[in-house]
Amino acid sequence: MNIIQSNIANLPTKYGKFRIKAYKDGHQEHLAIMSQDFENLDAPYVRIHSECLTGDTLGSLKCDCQSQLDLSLKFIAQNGGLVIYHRQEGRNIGLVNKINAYALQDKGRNTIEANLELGFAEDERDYSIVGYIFDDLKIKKLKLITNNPEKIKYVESLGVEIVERIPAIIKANKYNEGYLFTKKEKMGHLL
Ligand SMILES: Nc1nc2c(ncn2[C@@H]2O[C@H](COP(=O)(O)OP(=O)(O)OP(=O)(O)O)[C@@H](O)[C@H]2O)c(=O)[nH]1
Ligand SMILES: [Zn+2]
Repeated sequence: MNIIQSNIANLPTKYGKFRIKAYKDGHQEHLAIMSQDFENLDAPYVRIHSECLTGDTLGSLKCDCQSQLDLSLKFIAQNGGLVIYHRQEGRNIGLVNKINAYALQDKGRNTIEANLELGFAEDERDYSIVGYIFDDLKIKKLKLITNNPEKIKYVESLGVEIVERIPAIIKANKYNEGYLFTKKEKMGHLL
């Protein structure tokens, strides 16, 4: 992997003070957002957050992403740890394809059906940059904030110990009910 790394800089936010580092992996640029005490933690809380511009930035109600990001940043500012902002928009199909998937969902397809109809797998994410960041930040043990069994499997495959799993469950609304139902029933998410 040919990864370009930034230096570490301070990032004061409305949640608290973090330090931030960027990693460039081909055309994707990812972030590691660390609490102040990160280096002293034996098993930091870690959230691997998958980019969702429509949710994270625009406040879309079609998914639970913005609420999960908000919860994670708040929690990690208080309890210590790391948020990896994993820039693989739309489960790594990119924005144009994700919006096309939304257009198909407007016609009644679920999240998986829409991806398949566009010629993609249900989930195209590749987590190898996460392993690279864990190595770089010397993470051997962690407490993982997720409901996604694929993220758990990936972290375990690295030989990194998951001391605890913390659910990131957000109350459903009328726009994301179907999305959450598909995650639970068809993708095995721990919801
Ligand atoms: N292709 C596609 N991607 C979507 C859609 N809705 C949200 N996403 C993307 O899904 C990703 C979030 O993944 P999820 O499967 O919701 O949840 P997760 O982050 O893997 O799991 P948790 O760690 O439990 O939050 C983000 O990259 C979103 O951009 C959709 O309808 N189609
Ligand atoms: Zn989202």
